Amino acid sequence: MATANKSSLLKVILLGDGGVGKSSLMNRYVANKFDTHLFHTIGVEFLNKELVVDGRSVTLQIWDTAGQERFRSLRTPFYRGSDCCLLTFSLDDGQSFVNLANWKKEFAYYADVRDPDRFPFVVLGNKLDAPERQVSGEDARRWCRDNGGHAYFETSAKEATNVASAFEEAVRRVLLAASEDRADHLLPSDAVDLQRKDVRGGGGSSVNQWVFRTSGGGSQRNRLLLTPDPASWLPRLPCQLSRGHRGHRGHRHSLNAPEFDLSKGA
Ligand SMILES: Nc1nc2c(ncn2[C@@H]2O[C@H](COP(=O)(O)OP(=O)(O)OP(=O)(O)O)[C@@H](O)[C@H]2O)c(=O)[nH]1
Repeated sequence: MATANKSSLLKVILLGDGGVGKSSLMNRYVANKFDTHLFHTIGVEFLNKELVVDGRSVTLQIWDTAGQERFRSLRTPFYRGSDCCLLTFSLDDGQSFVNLANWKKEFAYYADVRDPDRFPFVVLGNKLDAPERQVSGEDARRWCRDNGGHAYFETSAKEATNVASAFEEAVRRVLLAASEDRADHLLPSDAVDLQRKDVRGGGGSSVNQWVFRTSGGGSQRNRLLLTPDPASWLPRLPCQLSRGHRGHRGHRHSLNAPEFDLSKGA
C-alpha cells in the first residue's frame, strides 16, 4: 500500500524504443541540458530530482533504461518497485508509437503489476520539434484513452517543451493513486537501494561485477554498468533486490546489500 511516507521517494521509469529520447528527457529535466550526440544507454541509469508538487515535497528517482532490444535482459530487472512508468515514443517515428503496447506489456510483466490499466502510466510523445511528424496528437490521445486513460504529453527534450510538466504529472498521478488508496499494485520491494558504493569481482574482470559510480553537481548521477554474460548473474538479480528504505530524504542512494553483492560469483 502506498502511504504518505512512501511518496517522499518516488521511482519513475522511462521506457520506449531506442532513440526516442528517454535519456535526453531525463537530462533535460534534471540537469537542463541537451546533447545531440548521446550514446545509447546500456542497462539502466538514474538521476534524482527534488521537487514540490501541489505542496508536497518529493524526491523523484528517475530511471532511464536502454530501449534497444539487445539490452532487454539488462533493463527488465529494474522495473520492480516503480511508482510510475513513462511510456515514451518519438513523434517522428510511427513504429515507436506502435510499440507502446509492447512496452506496457513488458513493464507490467516484469514489474509484476496486477492491474496495468490502474497503474499510473504517463505517455510522452517526444521530439515535438522534429519537422517530419508521423504520429498525430489525436491518435496518441485515443491510444491513451483506450488503454486505461493515461495522461499524454507532447515534449521536446531539445527545446525543453513540456518536460517539467510531464514529470510533475507523473508525480501527481502517483500521489493521487496513493491518496485514493488505489496503489495496491505497488510492490513491497520499492526502489533499488544503492548505498553500496563499488562492489567488484576479483581481478577487475569478473563477470559478476556491479559497478556503481556517482558524479557531483546538484544531483548525483549513478550509472549501473552490468558486465557481459548476464546469464551468470541475472537469475540472481531480481530475487536479491530487497526492500529499500522509503521516506528518506536527500540524495542518499543505497544498494540494499549485503544480499546484493554480485562480486561473489554465480
Ligand atoms: N530533435 C530532437 N532530437 C531529440 C530529442 N530528444 C532526443 N533527441 C535526439 O535523439 C537521439 C536519441 O536520444 P536519446 O535520449 O539517446 O534516446 P534514448 O531513448 O535514450 O535511446 P536509448 O538509450 O537507445 O534507449 C539523440 O541524438 C538526441 O539528441 C528532441 O526532443 N528533439
